[in-house]
Amino acid sequence: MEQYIIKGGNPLVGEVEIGGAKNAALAILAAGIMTDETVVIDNLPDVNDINVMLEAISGIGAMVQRVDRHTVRINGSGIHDFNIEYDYIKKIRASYYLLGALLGKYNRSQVALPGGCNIGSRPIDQHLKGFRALGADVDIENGKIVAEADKLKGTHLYFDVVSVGATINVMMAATMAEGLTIMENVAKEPHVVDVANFLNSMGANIRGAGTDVIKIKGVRSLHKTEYSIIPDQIEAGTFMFGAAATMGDVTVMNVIPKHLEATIAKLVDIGCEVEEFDDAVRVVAKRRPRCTQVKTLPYPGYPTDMQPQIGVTLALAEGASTITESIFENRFKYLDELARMGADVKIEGNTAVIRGVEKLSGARVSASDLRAGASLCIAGLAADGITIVDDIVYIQRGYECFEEKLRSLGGIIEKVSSEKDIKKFQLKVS
Ligand SMILES: CC(=O)N[C@H]1[C@@H](OP(=O)(O)OP(=O)(O)OC[C@H]2O[C@@H](n3ccc(=O)[nH]c3=O)[C@H](O)[C@@H]2O)O[C@H](CO)[C@@H](O)[C@@H]1O
Ligand SMILES: C=C(OP(=O)(O)O)C(=O)O
Repeated sequence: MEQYIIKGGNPLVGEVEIGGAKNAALAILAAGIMTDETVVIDNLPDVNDINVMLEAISGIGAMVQRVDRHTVRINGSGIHDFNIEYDYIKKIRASYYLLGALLGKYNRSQVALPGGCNIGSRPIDQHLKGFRALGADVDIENGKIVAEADKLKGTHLYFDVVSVGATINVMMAATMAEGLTIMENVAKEPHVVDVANFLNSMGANIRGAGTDVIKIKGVRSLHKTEYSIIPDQIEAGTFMFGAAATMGDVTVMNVIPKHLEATIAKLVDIGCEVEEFDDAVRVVAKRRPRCTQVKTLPYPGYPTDMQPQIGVTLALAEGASTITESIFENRFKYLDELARMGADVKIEGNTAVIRGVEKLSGARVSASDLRAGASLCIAGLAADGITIVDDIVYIQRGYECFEEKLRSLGGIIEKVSSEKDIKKFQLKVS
């Protein structure tokens, strides 16, 4: 089992390249099998979730060819199996996108109920409601979702909750349904727009992605395309809060500043100086952060995937902050770990009250999920002394070269896999 070991105290300073968005890429890879022609997808992040998705689609017969570390060629003409097995699926949440993609293309799919980060109960009723509205029979059988239709037909659908996954999944299935589908109360996240743009580049007819209503005119078939995935706003935001928590000066490169507006607004709120360029954002933190109030909301609100990053920063702020988590009920687990580092936190229902302390102190902590893990590393970099972060497999799901990027900014962090490595690091930095 690998861990990160960190010696805190150095401000993060410098420029860091941001990779492609994991959560857009996962859906786009699934959508890529919806044509029998070859699609080329670029700016893929080289992270575990993406590799699992690629294995899953090659496991059902798609040709998957790595062109280079961030580019893949996919051809879905050889798909012979509509059944995605549990082994792949339990590892990643986004496996559910294969339901919509296979159902859209072949009118049938079977996918084991999905895994992903344990951040809440994560129902998928809205996905199934959408497939049913398109005319599919959907059942849960032996831990699998089985969806089948003679023919998918356009529909008018109102989602009961705003769901990124359901919006993308039903959009994919509706792309090849007969007639017009109107989906209301949809998610507006940049990755929803990116998937719609990808499908349109394959010949789909999707309008309105990025607004509350998406209209899809079904097409008979999709064709080849070459497509580059948008930058990962969550990876970018993680480094931006890295600057805030360590009182550093970090420029995130290759980003779309518009996608970072909610994050930037909060950084300004807590006293950082933020400079926006065409495709970069610089965050300078000259002083201890100020306290603030945060509520996570669907885009364009403050993202739940950025909640732990601001949480660890506010643990060091002047005054008392509150964070209300309104998307996932189980996303405060990192606060127990942060308390082990000296943070003053109290959780009341879906609100955390964080009274800032002047210093955190290094401790052994455990990543409970992807963003929690990355944020505990940021806390370790800001803390006095040595922090060990266990269970970094979660972080590897979604951050490419995380420790290398932090080291390039002056952070002292290493990946270790034994007590001997830990002792060696301790000797080196003492
Ligand atoms: C792989 C991926 O892209 N994961 C992201 C995706 O997850 P995911 O797609 O699972 O998240 P959703 O947007 O679907 O969930 C939003 C809310 O809707 C609820 N809900 C969702 C679907 C459903 O059928 N019924 C239902 O009640 C969920 O419990 C949650 O409270 O969006 C989340 C919200 O931005 C992010 O935190 C995740 O990183
Ligand atoms: C929660 C996340 O991923 P997933 O939905 O795949 O668990 C995330 O990307 O922060």
